[in-house]
Amino acid sequence: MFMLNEIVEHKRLEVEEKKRNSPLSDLQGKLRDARPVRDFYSALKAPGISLIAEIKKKSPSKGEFPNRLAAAELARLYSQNGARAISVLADEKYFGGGAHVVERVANDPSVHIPVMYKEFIIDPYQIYEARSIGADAVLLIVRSIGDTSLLTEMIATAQDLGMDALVECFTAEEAAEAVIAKARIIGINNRDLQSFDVDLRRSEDIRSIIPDTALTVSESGLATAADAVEAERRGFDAILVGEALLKSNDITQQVRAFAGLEVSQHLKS
Ligand SMILES: O=C(O)c1ccccc1NCC(=O)[C@H](O)[C@H](O)COP(=O)(O)O
Repeated sequence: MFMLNEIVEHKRLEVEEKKRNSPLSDLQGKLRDARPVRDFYSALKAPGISLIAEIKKKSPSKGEFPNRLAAAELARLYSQNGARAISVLADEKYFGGGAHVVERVANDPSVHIPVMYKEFIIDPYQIYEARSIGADAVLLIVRSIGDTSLLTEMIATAQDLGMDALVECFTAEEAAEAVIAKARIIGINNRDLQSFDVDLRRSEDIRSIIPDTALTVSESGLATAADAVEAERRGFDAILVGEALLKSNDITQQVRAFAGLEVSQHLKS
């Protein structure tokens, strides 16, 4: 998990600087004016597999993505073609995103689906930032947080602010921790963050230990609409897809396919 450790170390410095420039009380003051929360949990719970479509410029495993659309344009396209939620990278250094990108997407009048603040959250401060800029959900990575009571506190903080938390794990132990922390939405990352290898089977095994009371999300490395159909067959409620959309020559068509709007009959049988 070398890459994750590096990102988290960098994030600690960034958060300290943000707190110096904009103290928590400033963010709390902005909460009143934030746009009302859209219901992320209900969006994922709707019948059929729910697509969370991701916006990022680059990633450590794949480098720069070829897409030339601005984030808000991409978000509108996702929103209008069957995605049920949008994940926007808030991290700038490793993913080319930013809080201002999340803010732009979350407040775009043509985006009608929930927006997740996708960040390496290590401090409740970041959850306040997410809500103050209009996000509807946050990502909490069990391994980055590294402590069950802090994870429990962060899930509660998100809920107190009206948001949902997608709690991400890599192993069965982390999934068990997410359950103990009362996560309502649990994501399993298919990508090994050391080797960057993707194994969709591994997440299926981990999913089987998560009680049905939580929604489950298959994250990373889904390459085709057939992978979405397979995830649904394996009992996942949602999928999180970035690269396969962002590198497509026809993003509209690709979003519709992952959202199950264009899947040919033979994939479903
Ligand atoms: O994707 C990476 O290279 C990566 C490296 C280090 C930490 C996290 C990383 N990815 C975060 C993600 O969860 C993915 O952006 C997301 O699941 C979408 O994956 P994909 O469809 O493969 O773009």
